[in-house]
Amino acid sequence: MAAPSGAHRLPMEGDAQASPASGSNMSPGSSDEYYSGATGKVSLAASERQALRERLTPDAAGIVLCMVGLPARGKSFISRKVERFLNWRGFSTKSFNVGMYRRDAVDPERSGRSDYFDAENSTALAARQEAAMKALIDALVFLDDGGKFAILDATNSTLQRRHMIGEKVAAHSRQYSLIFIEALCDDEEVLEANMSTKVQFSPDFKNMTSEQALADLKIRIAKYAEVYEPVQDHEGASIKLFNLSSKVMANHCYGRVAKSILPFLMAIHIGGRPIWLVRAGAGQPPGTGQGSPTRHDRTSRLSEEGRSLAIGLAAFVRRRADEYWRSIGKPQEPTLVITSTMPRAVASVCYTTLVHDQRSALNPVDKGAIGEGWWDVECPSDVPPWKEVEFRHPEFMAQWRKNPVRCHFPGGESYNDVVMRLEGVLLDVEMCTTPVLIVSHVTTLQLLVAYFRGIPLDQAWELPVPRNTVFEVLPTPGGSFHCEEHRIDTSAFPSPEEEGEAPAVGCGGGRTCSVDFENSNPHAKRQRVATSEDLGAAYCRCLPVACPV
Ligand SMILES: Nc1ncnc2c1ncn2[C@@H]1O[C@H](COP(=O)(O)OP(=O)(O)O)[C@@H](O)[C@H]1O
Ligand SMILES: O=P(O)(O)OC[C@H]1O[C@@](CO)(OP(=O)(O)O)[C@@H](O)[C@@H]1O
Repeated sequence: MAAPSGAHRLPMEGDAQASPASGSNMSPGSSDEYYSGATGKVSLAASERQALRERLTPDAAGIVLCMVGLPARGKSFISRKVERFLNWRGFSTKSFNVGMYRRDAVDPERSGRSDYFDAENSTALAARQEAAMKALIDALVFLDDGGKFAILDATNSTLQRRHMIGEKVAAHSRQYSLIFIEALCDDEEVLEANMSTKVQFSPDFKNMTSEQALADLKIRIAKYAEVYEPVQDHEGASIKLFNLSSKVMANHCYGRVAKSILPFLMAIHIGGRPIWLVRAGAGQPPGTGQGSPTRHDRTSRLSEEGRSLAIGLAAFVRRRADEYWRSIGKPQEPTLVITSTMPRAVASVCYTTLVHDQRSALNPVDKGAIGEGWWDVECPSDVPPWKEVEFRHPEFMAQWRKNPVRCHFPGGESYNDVVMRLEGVLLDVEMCTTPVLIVSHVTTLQLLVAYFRGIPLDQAWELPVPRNTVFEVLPTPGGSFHCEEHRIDTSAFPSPEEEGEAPAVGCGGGRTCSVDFENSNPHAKRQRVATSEDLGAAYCRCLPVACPV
């Protein structure tokens, strides 16, 4: 039998010792024997095996991620999340939902009923097969046009269907790989919740009562279950997710897939905790002796306005976190707070929390020679002063406009560099099951906002990130995000003079900081948090805070 051309035909386990002899004349049963889905066993030379591996490395021209799983296992949810994440990472990715193709071809009033999913219903089976093929062809055309990942979102529940997909991908291009992502779930509670989400949102159940819809979906699932064949190792590269990623198995995953998709799949969950993104409070204006006159952004302490933001932010986070935990009926757990390492960012959370994480990954983009001496000091607007950059460095701006994602500030970073350092933070945010607060700066927040709003990366540099505004992100059941902006009224908090408090000593964040040492840590000071009525009695407490400067 001829050696397979599709990357979906990958070595079986235990073949690492295979001899380098040419596979084409190896006898069946030798150590260099491979299995190709439904076609049976074939032989493969070591060089061909290596070539298969190379197709799954970052140089692979295109990868089809083929979802597998019974209905209501989270396939579309996972597809949407992976699509958003990979696009944000700079890999052009598109999801193709076969259900949509089916509904386009045959009205959901007919094609959405359980009898349409009966394996014995040959007309429906042929129509469903056709819908799957159309989606696959569009997926391949997308890769031909320069896409890196195409996600085929369907049940793909039989070996025969998956084999057909493999054949088609291989025949189309030897440069394309196929990876199965299978979602398995036998947790009854999760399944019940998933099914009620499905009947609520799927157009298939539009004109039915929820009882009718649920009953019909259960019959549909049972019909799929009758013919369902889980992905086997010999089918090629695959990732299996069991019960909301409580167990993840990876088979022949290399390169990009191993580096980015796998950790992402392990991080995502279905929790609905809020995520808050906020720009660090305003710093002292240049020339006030607070911080370096040339690297204002990096060294300055909070101004009065910035301090008010810090107080208002504490009140906002407290209120919204209370509301969240109450809404899900669970006891409060601490909010995860992550800031950049800039003093202003650190100081912005000192009324909010005792414990937080500082990450240099959240520091502003390194503007290299372009930023030196003026941008950090003079940037008064809510977005980087691109007009001024254009005026001072027209040649640079011309390059920038051509590729605002990969163009580097001379001697500094590109937005893509920032995405790469933000990836770890984003995974932590996705992974976290409690509310999250991130305090950072314009460029990093532009990129994070682009992720949550699903905005293409090349538009991120122009996104406004206003001061004193919390960008609130709420995950939706479908795997997307609902985003809202909340303005913090920084005029609502009295100045230290009005409150008769001593000004802050050595702490960029607190005007009510006293200099008593909390303990042997010279940076831990005892701070009384604002007593303003806006904050309520809950905030009138003594908190030890890590002094940011
Ligand atoms: N890995 C997973 N296992 C089980 N359920 C999941 C998983 N990921 C997401 N879900 C949940 O499944 C629900 C239904 O998901 P959906 O993507 O419509 O299912 P499918 O496409 O498999 O029919 C989602 O609202 C989500 O809460
Ligand atoms: O062609 P198969 O593999 O059955 O999968 C596509 C089918 O997936 C289904 C299975 O219920 O779910 P969905 O629309 O949620 O993505 C059907 O809509 C769709 O026709």
